[in-house]
Amino acid sequence: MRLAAERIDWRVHGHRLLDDVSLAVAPGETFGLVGPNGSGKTTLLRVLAGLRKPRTGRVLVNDASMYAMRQRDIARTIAFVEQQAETLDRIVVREAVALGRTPFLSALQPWSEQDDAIVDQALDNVGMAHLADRLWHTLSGGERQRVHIARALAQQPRILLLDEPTNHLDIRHQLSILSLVRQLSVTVVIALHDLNQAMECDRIGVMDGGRLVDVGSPSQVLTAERLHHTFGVHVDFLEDPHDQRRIMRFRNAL
Ligand SMILES: Nc1ncnc2c1ncn2[C@@H]1O[C@H](COP(=O)(O)OP(=O)(O)OP(=O)(O)O)[C@@H](O)[C@H]1O
Repeated sequence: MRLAAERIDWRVHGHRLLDDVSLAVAPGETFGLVGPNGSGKTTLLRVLAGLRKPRTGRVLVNDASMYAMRQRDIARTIAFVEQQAETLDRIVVREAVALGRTPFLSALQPWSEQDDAIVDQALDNVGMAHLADRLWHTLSGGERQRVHIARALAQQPRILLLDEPTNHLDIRHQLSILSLVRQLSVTVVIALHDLNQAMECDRIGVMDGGRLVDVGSPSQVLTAERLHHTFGVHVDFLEDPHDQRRIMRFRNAL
């Protein structure tokens, strides 16, 4: 599904958190959002998820305004893994993941074996099947993050929004979650701080002070000038001898 934002402005107490942001993400594309702390990535993702309705501008899902969609249809279409995971006390991992099926259940369509299979698959995809019966509050930060991702996968969304999905994960789980995300044939918008990981996205958008200041392929966008001006670091580009891809080595904060 195509996801687009048109001229989004978001203000809080006169402070402009999003400033005239427009972008269009193609069906099946993995779009990386990068930018320094406080540049507006989370705010933009919340707008794209429909959790915040901007005073100006709109979000389009397959060219139709999101604001004309029913809440349930939005939940059937878009899954959002937020950075700050909420606490779900006295709930086991499997139940937390099963919440992803809620938008699809009704009196006419009660929980079925197929829902069980989808939850099993989602738990397996994030390597959490062995902890399915553990109480949520006993999980580590990285395990919780993987459960949140599993809940989003169980939602079987057409559009997946991820806010720093790897920030609590060990390196093996970082790589496996990112490769899983790339394999999904859904539209993905993913906020990432690790710029070398962002290089794997189809395209990247750079946020700076609430504005989307650049969009393009990773190598077009992540130039030495951009890293200097927006991120305040000096970068050297190296070549990976294994596959000749570009690696960024950050030298010092400017
Ligand atoms: N409710 C609010 N009231 C006032 N300021 C806010 C509010 N929510 C966010 N902000 C500010 O808006 C700016 C953008 O925040 P946002 O969380 O979108 O940034 P971010 O790019 O996701 O940052 P990070 O990389 O640190 O996660 C920040 O300066 C933040 O302090």
